[in-house]
Amino acid sequence: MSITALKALAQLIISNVETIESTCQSKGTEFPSLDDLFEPSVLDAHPAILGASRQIVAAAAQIIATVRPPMELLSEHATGMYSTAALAFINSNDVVDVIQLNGTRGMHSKEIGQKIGVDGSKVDRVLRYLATRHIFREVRPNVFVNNKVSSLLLKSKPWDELVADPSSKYAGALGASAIGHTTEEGFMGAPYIPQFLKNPGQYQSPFNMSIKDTTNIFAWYEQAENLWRGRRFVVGMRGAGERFPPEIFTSAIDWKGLPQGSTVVDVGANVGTVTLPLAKAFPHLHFILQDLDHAISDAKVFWQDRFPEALSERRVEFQVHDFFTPMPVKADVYFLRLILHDWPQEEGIKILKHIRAAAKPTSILIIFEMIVLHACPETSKFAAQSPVPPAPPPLLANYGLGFGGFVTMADMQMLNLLGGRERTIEEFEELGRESGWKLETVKPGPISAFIYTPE
Ligand SMILES: C[S@@+](CC[C@H](N)C(=O)[O-])C[C@H]1O[C@@H](n2cnc3c(N)ncnc32)[C@H](O)[C@@H]1O
Repeated sequence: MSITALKALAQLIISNVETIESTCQSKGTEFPSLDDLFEPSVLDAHPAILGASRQIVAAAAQIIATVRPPMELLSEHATGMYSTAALAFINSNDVVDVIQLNGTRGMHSKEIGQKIGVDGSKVDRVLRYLATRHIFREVRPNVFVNNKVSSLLLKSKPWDELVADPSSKYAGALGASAIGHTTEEGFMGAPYIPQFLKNPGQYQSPFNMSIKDTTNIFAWYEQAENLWRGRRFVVGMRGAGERFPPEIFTSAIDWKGLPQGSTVVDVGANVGTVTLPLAKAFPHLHFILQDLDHAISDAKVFWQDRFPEALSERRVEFQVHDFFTPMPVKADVYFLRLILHDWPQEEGIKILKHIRAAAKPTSILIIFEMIVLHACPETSKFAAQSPVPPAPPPLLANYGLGFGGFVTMADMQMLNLLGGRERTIEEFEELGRESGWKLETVKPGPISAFIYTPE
């Protein structure tokens, strides 16, 4: 049986590699090599490539789980903190940028150590641990070069991207910011997860337990000594947001059909990565970005940089607004992207109730979030609205690491940082029901659109 399953998994890998090959041929391009630096490619959002990658990742992980000795596999996961610590070390010491000074020649760990003020004989161990897991490449003994994965952490990118804080080394560095946030703030809370699950006490999250303070992480970011972390989060969040194709947002509802001058509120907008493509595509709409103080300051810089006309024509407004207080705008459309996953049920309901209290009978609410799929076949009435096609056997129903990997990882991160959660479609329906909103439509995708009307 296990050989039959292994062969089926190997076959899935081969047939999907062939799909990648034929798609590359039809596009006249090569599939990016693991050995090169990361470059955005036309293939990144290509549906055939995304579908093939999903099956290959799912099948490869399942083969590894089948053939790797179970104790070794368990130990790999049990020592996951070394991956976090290794990434935190190289990211905070700019090791990727240092190695890149020598380009494809690579750099000896002793030289890397000298440049960052760390014993080189320790640096090589960290880099080898990562190179063994395909982050960096060891080209000769103790000599390392960047690859497709490590190069995402380069900070010395041209500063044409938004700069939340031009004096920060994280200013345009989307990957380094997101990974810095996770390997530092995330790493603080993670050890407290078991204790929190058993007995949260006065705390809303494991992160709060780690700082021994009930201030939520967003309010904590507003404190003077943590402001730089908050700004790094803004840059990382933009990176996380920009990986979704803008069509997800521009096709969520019939924006064109909204009357001239309709008001659209981006609740918890951060710098407004979703509003930007909407404002470009639908000049007849008026947009209001709401967030906390530092995010709104960064949003103003972002828009001045990316779309200054929207500011001079007053098509975009900025509002410092706490979404746990009454919504000040009676809008035609409210949307929230990656907001509700931050919060436990009670807080999520509070946010939506404030919006409901301000809404008109004709207002529309759109929630953009990822969907959690069970690792077994779905049984709910929403099973047909899956963001992914049915997984071929013997893959897990949620494609394991090929799809469920990212959502479950994000779910643990939300639990850790804010006591939040990623949700199933049923849970989104329930969230609406408990806050006065009726779920009308779900548009499944890499990030899904849940469309509600007032109940
Ligand atoms: C996960 S980010 C999502 C940002 C944005 N919607 C996006 O998709 O790029 C969460 C956002 O919620 C904002 N936020 C947190 N607490 C808030 C509050 N009480 N009122 C308003 N915004 C808040 C944060 O500043 C942050 O920008």
